[in-house]
Amino acid sequence: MPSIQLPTQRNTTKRPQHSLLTTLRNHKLAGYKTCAILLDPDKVEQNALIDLLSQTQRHPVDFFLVGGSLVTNYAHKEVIATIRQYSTTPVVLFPGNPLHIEPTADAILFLSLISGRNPEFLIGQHVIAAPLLKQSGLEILPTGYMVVDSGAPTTVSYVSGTMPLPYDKPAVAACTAMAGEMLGLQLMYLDAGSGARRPVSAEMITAVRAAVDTPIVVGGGINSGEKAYHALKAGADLVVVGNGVEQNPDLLPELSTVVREFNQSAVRA
Ligand SMILES: CC(C)=CCC/C(C)=C/CC/C(C)=C/CC/C(C)=C/COP(=O)(O)OP(=O)(O)O
Ligand SMILES: O=P(O)(O)OC[C@@H](O)CO
Ligand SMILES: [Mg+2]
Repeated sequence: MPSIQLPTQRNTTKRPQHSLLTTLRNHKLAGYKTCAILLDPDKVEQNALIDLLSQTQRHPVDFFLVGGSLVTNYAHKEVIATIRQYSTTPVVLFPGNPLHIEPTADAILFLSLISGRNPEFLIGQHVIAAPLLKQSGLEILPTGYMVVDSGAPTTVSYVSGTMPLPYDKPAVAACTAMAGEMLGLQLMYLDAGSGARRPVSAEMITAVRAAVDTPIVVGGGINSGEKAYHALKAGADLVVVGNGVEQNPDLLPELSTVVREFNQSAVRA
């Protein structure tokens, strides 16, 4: 019987880079905050993307996330190539399924949807993705992904067939994150869903912050500097903004000012 050929070695030849996970952990220890822009390959238009990338020269962000729950236009590679042309900011995939793996990114949020009870999104898709990821050379960021109810159904909930965490149950979120950390997940992502009318509450972020030592990512409905401020103040380490930046060109400068002010006070402390 022929032997099964499995990739056993990670392809690390692609780019000798420092680990993004180490960076996030070190930033957390230093009380240093970060922000990321989410680019949905279905929505980005080339000229608007180039404008945004040139804006980030003046108002830097720490990461670009690229992805969506349901992508109809598989333009990940092109979007990443454009980012590379105009920016040195790391690119992290935010995948809805294994078809969204693109080896030219730097890293991937290896999401396990721990707010849900669908085995496909807890471990099933991961088994399919594992050999591809091993060969890709992408840095794997094992992430406990928690979708939080924001008053309206989200694409993630629909696509994954899972119920979100109740908005006003911070203790449920805290225990979920705790279990995720005990299972070895290295980041926790609290997501109210793209375009959420209300972001994850400060109470929930605080409860998760008290429950785990991992860096915490918060996104969904953060469409003002003030909302970013509240998420960071409550204990988020990284805030993700998608729709907000697409719809309001003033948000990027506001966001980078909020993050900078946090970091200046961390340096003074
Ligand atoms: C294991 C691999 C490689 C993939 C599976 C990854 C898992 C478990 C994903 C969890 C469920 C899921 C569908 C996540 C998608 C998260 C995401 C990229 C959200 C961005 O927002 P959208 O849901 O695209 O919002 P819009 O519909 O408003 O664009
Ligand atoms: O588009 P927004 O609402 O900023 O959401 C970003 C992200 O957290 C969605 O998964
Ligand atoms: Mg999307």
